[in-house]
Amino acid sequence: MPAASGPDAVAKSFPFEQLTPVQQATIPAALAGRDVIARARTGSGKTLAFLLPAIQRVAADPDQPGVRAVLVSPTRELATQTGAVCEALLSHMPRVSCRCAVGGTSVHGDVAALRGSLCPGILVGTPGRLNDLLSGGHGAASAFGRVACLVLDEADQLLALGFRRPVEAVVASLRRAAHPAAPPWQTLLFSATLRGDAVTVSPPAALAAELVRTLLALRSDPAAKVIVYAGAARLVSFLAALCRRMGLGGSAPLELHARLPHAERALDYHDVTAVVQLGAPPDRATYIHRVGRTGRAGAAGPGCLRRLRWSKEDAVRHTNAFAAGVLGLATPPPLDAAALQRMGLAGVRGVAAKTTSLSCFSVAGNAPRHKGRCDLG
Ligand SMILES: Nc1ncnc2c1ncn2[C@@H]1O[C@H](COP(=O)(O)OP(=O)(O)OP(=O)(O)O)[C@@H](O)[C@H]1O
Repeated sequence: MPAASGPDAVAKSFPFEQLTPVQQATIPAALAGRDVIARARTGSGKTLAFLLPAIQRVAADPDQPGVRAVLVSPTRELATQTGAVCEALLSHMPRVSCRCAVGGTSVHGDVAALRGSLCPGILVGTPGRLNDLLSGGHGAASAFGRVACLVLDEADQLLALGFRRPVEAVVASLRRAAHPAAPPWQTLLFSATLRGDAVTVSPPAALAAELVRTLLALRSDPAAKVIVYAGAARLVSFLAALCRRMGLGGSAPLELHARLPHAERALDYHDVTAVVQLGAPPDRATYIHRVGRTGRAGAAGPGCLRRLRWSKEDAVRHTNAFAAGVLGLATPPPLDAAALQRMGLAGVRGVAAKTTSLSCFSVAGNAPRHKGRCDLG
């Protein structure tokens, strides 16, 4: 039972003696704040499996204003039914409230509830009505600035053709409405028949996960000084921002784009302990040259090549949306003279207009000590 992980009242409201298998498998992870994708047959108890963690997120901080959990259902009937189960669970929790927002009812009632002082912490709705409320026309979108949990119930239906666009519109509107300081929300996907290909991870998300796994492994060495090569300047900015967000590489991972003429990319970057190459380099010589960054003056260090399962073009295409949505970043700024100055590379003269595809950035470690003869490209 999730008593230890959430407010007592959430556990007290659980109406059964034992958890069903899907509840056992998902509630602890969801209560710990992890994203969950679950498939379990009809009638297996999925509703409580996502309602309990969603309620717990809201109950943990009942003074936080606005809608904190958004539950999306494909049909009005299912949304109404989920809302009723939620109401029953909330009977011990007077400070948390739930509202059902579906088509066929007055949108003005929903808007008034969201804009009022008693805004429901949990909103169960269908995609169409949620889009209405988030569209901005009703002035209710600001109620969604601090959503902590997003649930897609019957996710297979919601992500199928026909529903997918409105559901994606809900997610995009939630991203736009999110307060800049709000942490990313937790996502819970539940379904009886979810197919593997219904849920796609965008290339930058997968790339980020890959990189983070690699860096975390390398970071066990406190003197770690890692160079990461990625295939496009935009990806480099995105990955550097991700590292900053995660506190990897101290406060400022050095970010370099190969927008410099060959000679001006010459940097002396000492004591590199590992080299990560995301995506295959153009040729063998480049691979050896890059990985050799760890091997100066008889030093040794690991080199890691991650083959990517998507093209550079794919990754770049998705990066802006992902960076804006997940990290709240604008398009990466160009690397100009002032940026070079800030990065301690003031000695580098000018920035070439021509962009090449080679980019790299370093995390974990200090800025280069001085300009010298080592080419990072
Ligand atoms: N831990 C439990 N012990 C006993 N009964 C439970 C438990 N959890 C849920 N139930 C009951 O099982 C029934 C089915 O649960 P629920 O509606 O959540 O299933 P579901 O997996 O969401 O099904 P569907 O895919 O049809 O929506 C409900 O009557 C619910 O009250």
